[in-house]
Amino acid sequence: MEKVDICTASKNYSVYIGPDIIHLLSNSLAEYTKVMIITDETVSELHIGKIIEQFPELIVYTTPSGEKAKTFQIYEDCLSFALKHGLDRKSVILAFGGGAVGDLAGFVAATYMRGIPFIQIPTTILAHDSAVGGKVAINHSLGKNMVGAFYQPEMVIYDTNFLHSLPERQVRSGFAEVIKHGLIADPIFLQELMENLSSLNHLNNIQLSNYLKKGIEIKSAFVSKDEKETGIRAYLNFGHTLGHAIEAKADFGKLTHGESVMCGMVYALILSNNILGLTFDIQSFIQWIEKLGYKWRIPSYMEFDTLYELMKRDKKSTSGKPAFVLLKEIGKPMMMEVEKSLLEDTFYKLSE
Ligand SMILES: NC(=O)c1ccc[n+]([C@@H]2O[C@H](COP(=O)([O-])OP(=O)(O)OC[C@H]3O[C@@H](n4cnc5c(N)ncnc54)[C@H](O)[C@@H]3O)[C@@H](O)[C@H]2O)c1
Ligand SMILES: O=C(O)C(=O)C[C@@H](O)[C@H](O)[C@H](O)COP(=O)(O)O
Ligand SMILES: [Zn+2]
Repeated sequence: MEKVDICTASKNYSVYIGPDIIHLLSNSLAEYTKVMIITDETVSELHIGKIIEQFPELIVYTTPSGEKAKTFQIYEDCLSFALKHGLDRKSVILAFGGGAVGDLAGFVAATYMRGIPFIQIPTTILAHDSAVGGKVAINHSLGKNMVGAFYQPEMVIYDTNFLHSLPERQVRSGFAEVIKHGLIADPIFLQELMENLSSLNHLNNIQLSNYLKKGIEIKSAFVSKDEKETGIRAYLNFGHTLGHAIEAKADFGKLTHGESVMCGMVYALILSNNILGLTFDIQSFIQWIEKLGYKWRIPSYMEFDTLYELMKRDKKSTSGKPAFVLLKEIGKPMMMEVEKSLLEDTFYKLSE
C-alpha cells in the first residue's frame, strides 16, 4: 500500500492507495454516531456489497450515475435523506464513487448542519484528482461547479480493486488528468508517459498505482501551498477554461470531464505556443494522445460564441475576459487573460 500525506491550511489527512485496502474503513468508523454512504447506481450495483458486508448498518443513498448526481435536486434530496435518517454532527458521510459522487457528497457534508466529516472512497482513475484537495461542488445550468466549497475529507481510501470494472472510456477520461499533472508540473514524468505508454488498455496494478500516486503528489504540492486557490492552485485548472465550457455545452454528461479537458488542454497548448512561445512538440503530443484513443478536436456542433460566453463566466475570470492557464514550458504554468480574436482563430483551427 502507498500513502500520500496531504497537508492543507485547514486539515491534514492521508490518501491510502492500493489493492484490498477497503478494510481500513473499519478502524475509522467507530467514532461516529451514524454512517451515511452516498454512491451512484453503477457503483452500487458493482461494488456496494463489499462495503455493506463489513458495515451492515450503513445508511445508503444512491444517486443517478455520472454528472446527473451534481444537481440542486439531488443535493437537496441527499440533505432530506440525511435529516430523515437522523444524522447529527458526529455522523460521517462516505463518498463512494467517481468524481461526481465525491463532489456531491463532499458538498452535502460541507453544508449539512454547517459541516460534518466525510471520507472519500474513490472508484475511478479520474478521482485521483477529485478525491484530493477539498474542492466540492454541484453544477448550475449556467456553469460547471458554480456552487460549492473548499472542504477537506478526513481521509481517502483508494482501493484500486474497484478500478478493474471501469469501462475503457472512463479509464481514458481519468487518465487525462494524470497527463494534465505531467504537463503542468513535471516534464520528466510527462516524457516517461509519452515514451512508455502506447495504450491505456493494459495498465497493470503497479503501473496504475504509480501513476495515480504521482498525480496525487503533484496535486498535493499545489493544494498544500494554496488550499483556497488564491494563486498557484489555479494551475490545476489547465485545460479547464475551455473544458468546462465544452462540458456545459454537452449538457453535463454527453462528454466526460476528461474528454472535455483533453480538448481544452490541446487548445491551451496551442495558445501557449502562440502567446508564450512554448517550444513543446505539440504535434507529437497530439499523435500520442490519438494513439491512446483521445479525440481532441472541438465537436462541430459547438459554436464559438456560446463557448466564449461560458468561458467568460469561468471562476478564474475576474474582469469579464476568459482567463487561461498557459505554459511557458512544460512544468511552468502561468495565468493569462486571452483576447477574443485569438481565442476565435484558435477555435476554428481546432474545431472538427
Ligand atoms: N473536486 C475536484 O478537485 C475535481 C477534480 C477533477 C474532476 N472533478 C469532477 O469529477 C467529475 C468526474 O469524475 P469521474 O470521471 O470519476 O466521473 P463520474 O463520477 O461521473 O464517474 C464516471 C462514470 O463511471 C462510473 N463508475 C464509477 N466508478 C466505477 C467503477 N469502479 N466501475 C465502473 N463504472 C464506474 C460512474 O457510475 C459514472 O457513470 C466531474 O464532475 C468533475 O467536475 C472534480
Ligand atoms: O483541484 C483543483 O483545483 C482543480 O482545478 C482540479 C480540476 O481537475 C477539477 O476539475 C476541479 O473540480 C475544477 O475546479 P473549478 O474550480 O474550475 O470548478
Ligand atoms: Zn478536472
